[in-house]
Formats: sequence, C-alpha cells, structure tokens
Amino acid sequence: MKPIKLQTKIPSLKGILAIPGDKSISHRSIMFGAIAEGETTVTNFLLGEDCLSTISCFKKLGVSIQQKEDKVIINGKGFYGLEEPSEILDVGNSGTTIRLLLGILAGRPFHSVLAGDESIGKRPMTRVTKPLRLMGAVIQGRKNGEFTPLSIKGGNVKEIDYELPVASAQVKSSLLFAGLQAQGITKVFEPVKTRDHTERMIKKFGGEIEIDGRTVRLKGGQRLSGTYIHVPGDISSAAFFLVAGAIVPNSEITLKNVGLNPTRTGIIDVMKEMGADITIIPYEDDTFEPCGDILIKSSILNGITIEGDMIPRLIDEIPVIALLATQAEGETVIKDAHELKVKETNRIDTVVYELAKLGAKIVATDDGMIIKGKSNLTGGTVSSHGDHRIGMMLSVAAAICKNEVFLENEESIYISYPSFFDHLKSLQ
Ligand SMILES: O=C(O)C1=C[C@@H](OP(=O)(O)O)[C@@H](O)[C@H](O)C1
Ligand SMILES: C=C(OP(=O)(O)O)C(=O)O
Repeated sequence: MKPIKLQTKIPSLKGILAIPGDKSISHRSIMFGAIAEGETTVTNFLLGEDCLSTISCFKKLGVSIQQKEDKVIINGKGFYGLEEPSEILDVGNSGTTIRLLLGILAGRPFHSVLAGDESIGKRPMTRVTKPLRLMGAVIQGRKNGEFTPLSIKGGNVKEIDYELPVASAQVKSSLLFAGLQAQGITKVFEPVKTRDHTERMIKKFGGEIEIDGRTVRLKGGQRLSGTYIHVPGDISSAAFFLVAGAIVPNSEITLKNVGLNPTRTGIIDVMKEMGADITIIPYEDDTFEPCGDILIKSSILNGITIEGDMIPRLIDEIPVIALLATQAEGETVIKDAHELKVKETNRIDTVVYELAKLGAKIVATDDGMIIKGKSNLTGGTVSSHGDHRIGMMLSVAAAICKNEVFLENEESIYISYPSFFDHLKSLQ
C-alpha cells in the first residue's frame, strides 16, 4: 500500500478526547462473559481488530454474542457451554487472544486449532504451552509448541503451583483460566507485578481469588455469573496523546475516562519524573477498575532511567516514551525491557531504526535503549512494520518534524485504536 503523508509542524494540540475502551479489559470481558453463566453486557468495548478477533473466536466456540457498535451482549453458558470449533480459531495479530484462549481451552475436552497472522507466527508460545501441558493439556505446534499454528486438546486439568519465568500478565491470566477448571488450588507467582485485570474480573463475575503481593491463588471448579462491564478508556492509547501534549508546543489536552489501574500507570509516573505537566482528576466510583480524566500541557522535559519493576507498568508505552525522551534534555536510559523483543515486532529494533531515520539520537542495547535529547526531528519515510504502537508513535513524532513525513503500513493502527487519526486531527 502507498505510504500516507503525516501532518508535520503542528503548532499546538488543544481539546478534549474520550479515549476508546481498554484493549486488555475488552478481551477479558468477552472471555469471562463466555465462561460465566447468564448474560453479560459490555459497554465502551474497544472496536479494535484484536478485540474483534476475540469475539470471532468465541463465536466459533458456539457462544452467542451480539455486538452493536461498542455494546456487546454475551450469553454465557459456563465453561460447559463451549463447543468444539469446526473452523480454525484465527487470533489475527493478537497475542492476548491466543495466550488467554489457550488457558480456557486447556480445560475443555475437545480439539481446537489456533493460528494468526505472520507476526503471531513469530511470537513465543512455550511460556504458556509448557505450564498448560504440565496441567494436562495436549498441545502440538511448530518447534514443539513454541509457534503457531497450535492444536490443543484439553480436559481434566490438574491445578498448578507455578513461578512465572517472565513477568507476563498474559501467562498469568492463561494459567488462571486453566486453574478455574482444575480440581485443586492453582497458585501463580510472578517475578514482577503485572496488570491485574484478570484478577479484578474474576471478582466482578462473582468468583474468588486471593492476592498476596506477587502470588495469586484460586480454587478450581468455581462458577461465575454474568454481569455488567463498562470498559474504561485505554491508558496505552491515551499514552500517544499524553506524549503529543507534552512535546507539541502550546498544547493542552484533556483525556476523559482513562483507566488508572496502578498496574498500568507507569507512564504517568515516568512522565511526571521527566517534568511533564500532568493533572489527574480521579473518578470516585472505582471499585472495579480505577478511572479518571487526565490533563496534559506541554513543558520542558528531562531525561531519566526507566528500569526494573516499572517496566511491566508501561511495557506497551515504551515506543512512545522513547519519542518523548528525544525531546527531553539529557540522557534517558530504558533497561530490563527484553520483553519488547517479542511483541508485534522487535520493538527495540523498530523504535531505534525508525526514530533514528527522523534524526533522533538513539541506540539499542541488549535490554532496552539509550536516547540523547533534545533533538530536532527532521523527516523522511518511516514504517510501522505492521506494529500498531510503532505506527502511532511515528504519527505523533511527525507532529514535531520540520520536513515531510510519510508512513508505510498505517493500517496496523486499527489493531488497537481505529479512531486514532480522527482524534489527532480533532485537536488541531
Ligand atoms: O494481558 C494483557 O492484556 C497484555 C499483557 C502484556 O503482554 P505480556 O503479558 O506478554 O507482557 C501487554 O504487552 C499486552 O499488550 C496486553
Ligand atoms: C503487545 C501487544 O498486544 P498483544 O500481545 O495482545 O498482541 C500490544 O498491544 O502492544
């Protein structure tokens, strides 16, 4: 496809945006709605391609799902209501869909085949297939179950006591879904705390889960009941406008209804430490998922080091944080972020390669990157490499470029933020 011309030299960004629903929570609302008993209504569901892949997989598993714009009604019949699919479960580009779905299917006594796009075909699956096999699922796939296509035959899973080798909410969630179908108590220990949407949702659907620091425990054989879920806005989508507001001069943007779950707000902490002018207005009723408005204004920024326990709290925001760092005085070092190498693209390589093309002073390291600011970004032809977060980061970068910028593969943005370009335009 032909590259698109991005808007450059934007003088200021001003206005109010309602951020679309959270991707992680949207996926889980369908999954829990499907395995619960009774009707679940979801509002502000994210209409990104990844979440639509989740709906399509559950329809193929025999679940009745009605979707009208961002309202979804799921008629769950419990785990027993899932049926053997007659077609391949196509997860598209979505790592969350395939890894969590494998946990659900691990307890189902039928055969399924899962596959996705070219990027999914390169993403590591042993992190889930290994513990799910230990629980009793029969899984086959390329390189002994490391890569798609994968086939799974589940049923009669045993509980597991498992220490995660990587900090991954997808792996934790997959094991919790399998654990809900096991006989005994499943215990998962994570090396660093990761997003806790699955744990919160189990409670919301009437289930029980014990959370003790980085250990979660749940009893198998629980029955969940349908409920109402209003999905908060996605802080990972808001991140593009937080950074745009901070680096485009004279900007002032209000982001409404943004999820403020502390396992996801690393970007706010990091931006404040870098000198960003951010005001948070939390909503009062935050029993399910904390939520609020965020006001961002442009300001002078300084470089910092981002590492350790902070990384899972902002893992998907690192591409756009790297852009932010190009506009900060001094050095920003991002460490302990090896996981970036196994996302939709190797995000260490794609971020460094594309930002360097625009004139940023950025180098890759084994577990992250080092950025020296402040740089004047120039222009050129850049590519998303089929990675939505890279495409949106580069579109925000263009806003401060002095020469023309063309973006290849902009369609990847539909994965998580279909209204991104409309939102960007509405602030000009
Ligand atoms: O659980 C989730 O919804 C997600 C967890 C993260 O992945 P990992 O679990 O692989 O870190 C994140 O990068 C992904 O976008 C969504
Ligand atoms: C890594 C991401 O998603 P997933 O793992 O679900 O493909 C992302 O959205 O940045």
